[in-house]
Amino acid sequence: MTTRDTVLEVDGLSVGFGPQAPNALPPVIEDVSFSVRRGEIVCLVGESSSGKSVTSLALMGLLPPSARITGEIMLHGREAGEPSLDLLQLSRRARNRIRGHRISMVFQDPMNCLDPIFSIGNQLVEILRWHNALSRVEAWRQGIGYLHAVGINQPDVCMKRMPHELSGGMRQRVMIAMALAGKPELLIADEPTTALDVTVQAQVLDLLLRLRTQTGMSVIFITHNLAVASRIADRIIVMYAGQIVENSSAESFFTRPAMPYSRALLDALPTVDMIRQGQKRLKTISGNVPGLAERPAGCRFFPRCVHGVAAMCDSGSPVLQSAGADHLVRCRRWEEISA
Ligand SMILES: Nc1ncnc2c1ncn2[C@@H]1O[C@H](COP(=O)(O)OP(=O)(O)OP(=O)(O)O)[C@@H](O)[C@H]1O
Repeated sequence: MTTRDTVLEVDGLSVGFGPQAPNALPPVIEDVSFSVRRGEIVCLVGESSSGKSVTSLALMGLLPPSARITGEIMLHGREAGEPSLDLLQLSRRARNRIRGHRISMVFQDPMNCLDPIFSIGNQLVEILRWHNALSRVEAWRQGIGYLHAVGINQPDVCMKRMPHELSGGMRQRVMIAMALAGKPELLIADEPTTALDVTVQAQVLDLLLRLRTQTGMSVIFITHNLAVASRIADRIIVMYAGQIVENSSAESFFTRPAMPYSRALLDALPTVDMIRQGQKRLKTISGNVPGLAERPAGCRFFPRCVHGVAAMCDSGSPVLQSAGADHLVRCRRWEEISA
């Protein structure tokens, strides 16, 4: 694979907050490394506080100035001869030019991102004119095209609406249209469907799949919901307590999950049979993701792991190791457990 097949390469990314050494707290995400191919949909999954949003905000350059960030985030050029950029080394101005243009983001709650006092059309026109030298009339015309592309009926009417006049699903489509307006190579979507009911959720997931096919853009989709991930992912990256614990093609992940944490997450999903049989209780993973101060010295999942073995799992942090083609896992016992 060449760098032109890869849009983004993250290498050894760590992010910490709070005081500097010697009183520094441990980093909230640690040594995170992964890459995203062109046209690939990568789902970043994990429970709350595992570090998914901090990772995506680091990619966007949206962490607060107090964040201590180390590592490398390489954005590779599309064309031969186009240089690769280490996003962490760019000036704020250069970073702003990339945001929205080469990398865009969609958040869970569009109401926090849409300006309540301007119409959808005004906001879309402003974004389009920020990215391109367009007259207002031309930007308005293109805005209608983007709303049409995200499946909004009567896009010309929608352009004149205020954000509060739209349903949650419509607002999320508008946000996706705005994110697409800069023609990004990479779209980062942080829990974009969590607040939507299941049918609208399915429509937005189908929309992302369709847009990926039409535009060839890559997507990093953040979710705590593996059922959602199974619908769209080409690749699954599981995070736990600030580390990547499994990184695999979706096919290999859903047929041969290797990390006990991933297996527990999959076991916790409701099945149609369970619903048919009226089984009301879902399986859960006992305990919680450890806080920064409580992270174990060995495998971070050990205190909650039904397969954990003292002396083997509770000392020395396990490294990511191969669990097959295109499949990495952070567990010393994965082979024994899978057998
Ligand atoms: N600005 C900040 N200052 C200090 N700590 C932070 C900051 N932002 C995030 N954190 C901490 O980083 C850790 C990871 O948070 P993050 O929001 O990335 O988790 P997440 O996996 O996205 O969870 P959720 O699904 O709940 O959004 C948490 O312990 C959180 O408290």
